[in-house]
Amino acid sequence: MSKEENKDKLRVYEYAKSLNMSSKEIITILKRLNIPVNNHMSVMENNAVTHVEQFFKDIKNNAAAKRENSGRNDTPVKPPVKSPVNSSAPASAGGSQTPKTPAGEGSGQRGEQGQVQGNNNSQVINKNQQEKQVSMNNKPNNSNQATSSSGTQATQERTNRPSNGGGQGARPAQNSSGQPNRSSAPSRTPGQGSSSQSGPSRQGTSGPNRSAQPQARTASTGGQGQSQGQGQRKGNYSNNNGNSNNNSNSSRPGQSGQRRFDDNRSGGFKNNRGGKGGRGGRGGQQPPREKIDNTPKKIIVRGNSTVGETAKLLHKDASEVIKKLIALGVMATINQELDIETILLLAGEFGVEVEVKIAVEDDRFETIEEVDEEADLLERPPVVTIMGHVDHGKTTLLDAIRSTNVSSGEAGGITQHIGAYQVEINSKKITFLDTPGHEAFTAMRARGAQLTDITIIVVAADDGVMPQTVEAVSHAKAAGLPIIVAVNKIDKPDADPDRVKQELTEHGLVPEEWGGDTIFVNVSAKQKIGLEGLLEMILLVAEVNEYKANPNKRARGLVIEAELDKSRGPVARVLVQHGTLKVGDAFVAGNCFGRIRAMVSDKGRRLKEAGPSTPVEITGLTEVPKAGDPFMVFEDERKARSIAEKRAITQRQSDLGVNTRVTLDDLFQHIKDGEMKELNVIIKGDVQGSVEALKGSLEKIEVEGVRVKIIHSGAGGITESDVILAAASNAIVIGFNVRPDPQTKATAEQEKVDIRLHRVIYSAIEEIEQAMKGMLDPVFKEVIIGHAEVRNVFKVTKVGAIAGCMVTSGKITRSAESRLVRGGIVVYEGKIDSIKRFKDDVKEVAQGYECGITLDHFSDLKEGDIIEAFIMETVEPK
Ligand SMILES: Nc1nc2c(ncn2[C@@H]2O[C@H](COP(=O)(O)OP(=O)(O)OP(=O)(O)O)[C@@H](O)[C@H]2O)c(=O)[nH]1
Repeated sequence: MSKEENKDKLRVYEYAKSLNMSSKEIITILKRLNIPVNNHMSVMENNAVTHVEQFFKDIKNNAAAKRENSGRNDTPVKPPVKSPVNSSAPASAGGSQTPKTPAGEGSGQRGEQGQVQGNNNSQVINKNQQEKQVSMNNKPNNSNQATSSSGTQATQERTNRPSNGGGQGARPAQNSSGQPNRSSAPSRTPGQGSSSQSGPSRQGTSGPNRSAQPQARTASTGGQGQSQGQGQRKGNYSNNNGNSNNNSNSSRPGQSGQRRFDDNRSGGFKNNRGGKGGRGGRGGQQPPREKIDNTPKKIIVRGNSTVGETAKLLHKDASEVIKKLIALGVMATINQELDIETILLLAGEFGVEVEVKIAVEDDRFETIEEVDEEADLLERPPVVTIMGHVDHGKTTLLDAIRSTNVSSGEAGGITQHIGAYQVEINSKKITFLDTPGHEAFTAMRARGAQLTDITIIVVAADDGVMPQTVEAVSHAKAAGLPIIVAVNKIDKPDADPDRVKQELTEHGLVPEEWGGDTIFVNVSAKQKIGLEGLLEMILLVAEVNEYKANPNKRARGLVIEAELDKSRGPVARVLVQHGTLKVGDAFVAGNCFGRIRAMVSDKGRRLKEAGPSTPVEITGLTEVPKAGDPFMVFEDERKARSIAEKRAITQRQSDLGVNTRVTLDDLFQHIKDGEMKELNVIIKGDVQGSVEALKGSLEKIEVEGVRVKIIHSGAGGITESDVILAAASNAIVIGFNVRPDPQTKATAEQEKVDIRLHRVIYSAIEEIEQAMKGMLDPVFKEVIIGHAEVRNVFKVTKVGAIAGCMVTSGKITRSAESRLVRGGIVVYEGKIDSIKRFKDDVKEVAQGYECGITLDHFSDLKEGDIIEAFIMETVEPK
């Protein structure tokens, strides 16, 4: 036994459960007995069980002694019954018991050894049996005990009862007396006689449920329930009371009396009861025992749940549920998870109706793909973002469209800035996002927020394609969105729309009239020329792409922007993408939750509901979400709150977690895992020529079916926009003779974007190739130790140029490598020749100090240049 037990590692909670007691009670007892115990998961060593059983036994003995004094002795009667009962029962533990009193034991936990004490009866019994019994009994008893366990009194009472049970109705009183009630009740029940059995037991069941029942049985058996409770735990009890036990129990073969209590009761019950019918008297008491059947009519199931949780839902005791499960052919422990199907079956057994509400992956609701029936999908307005080079007229165009195309019904409203607005043309709506610019657009995309359906690239006809125009095109393409080019400022005398077309052709946007598929529209935002044509083209693209959504479901969408309003609290401007958002809806936005208190449209009108593609400003949030956060409506605020909390935790964890973006260091792993089909790369170089050369070479690389895809390239320093695009497109950035500025560098670090800087085309190509082959084994990593700004340049014959510098960050050391950066471009890389403070050569100069620096064989220094000092550190291979 003990061995087995050890194997099983009987835990406190299991042991407690076997006794129908709480872990806390067992822990309290263990502590009282000075047996070390930590918590409910602590292992119950054999000797601990023995001690606990002894503890019960002592209590019982005391009670018995008292009883004896009082002269009662019902027990005797039962004896016969008991032993039999017990023995059998136990043995079977699970199985056997069932037969007897279903209620019982069920689960028979691990037996305790305790039994030993079981003594009297026990002896007869086999240890094993005992053990089992114990468990079984225990449960039953436990209930009683449980209550009592803690309190001696209680115990006593019970004890009494049992005895009473044996014969006297008097006991009832006792029952009433205490918590024990429940348990007591049961016991009595038993008492009442076999006849009653069924009745009682049930009651028992219902109430404290199982526990009750078990006891009941015991009681019956034993006659004196009380003891049993504990009895089981160890025969001790039983024994003590033993008497009784024996009696009743005896009936049950197996039970050897020890558990008398149990035995008695239970055994008695079932078996004997008949005999004891007399006790029926007690029956009178039954009423109290009868537990109110609080089985719910219906429960809501939101997914798999453990036996314990399901029992709670059903207002049943876990053992009762376990027993039902066994009957259904499912062997489960209290912590075992049940799938919905099993829960349905189980609930059916209890006559409980189940409503299954499948929990969306609640806390990651933005990943849920809802598939709507084609018939439920209705056309929705397209959502448009305007991008383009600075000063090409994005804002003017947005304003012009907004002021001229307000639907008649809405005219007159007070225009609100809510991050987006809708216009109507030909009875169709178009939603424009109010924040122009590809940085904002891609920043949202980097966060997984895809708000836009169509992009409009604005190009000033007098200025032509500029760097940010190219960026905008790359960003739109990277997002896979249709592009319409608005050639703006055509009112200007030097406007040259054809030049714009020509230049964009070089970037893959070929006008329809030239055989391509890009729509170009000439407009003048200022003069409001061509706006209608532009809107019609948007509708045309929308028609082709058939943007649809199901308005008849709960709303979900994205936060466009949010802020804390002094008078209204957190305010969020959201774009409803699916379903219909209604006032009063409980929702989660990012890690925040709330209930829609009020909704206002872009025309300043209060809305009661907002359908797909509608931008609205909402109040009723508890906190301020972030732009790009997803939002979704949930059935109630409680649920919304718990999801928001879960999301906050998940986010904290992922913030601490590992980089999910691709880097050259883990590229091979991604490729090996089959996660990548192409490696997105952004190339920035000092001159267009080298960018093109690098681009051409990289595009030729193909390793194991994975190719390099250049999603953006250009001449100039690495900008934040490049990093954001890389983050949104899971790309790496290659800088050829260029450097990121500090802000860009910080963003790259934050976004975990891998930037690789090279001065030789060949090394850039080789690095990518090696990384794709998994052969990249960087031995050194560059660590920048400081920056110094050149404030003056002194030319000294024979020495060359001395840069009068201010160390602006970190430190500059003479042993460090250096590079000279001018306007984001690296113009020199090499050794530092000397560092002087006043006239003295020094080894290093720290931030905030001035110094004179000469670079090894380089004297083309200019004011404003930045000297970057770095060292090469060995890198642990990943
Ligand atoms: N002549 C003429 N001027 C225009 C037109 N559209 C815009 N402008 C002018 O161009 C300048 C820049 O316009 P904005 O709308 O601010 O340009 P933007 O692209 O939003 O600029 P940023 O917000 O700085 O990126 C303003 O002075 C406008 O009045 C146009 O169609 N014709």
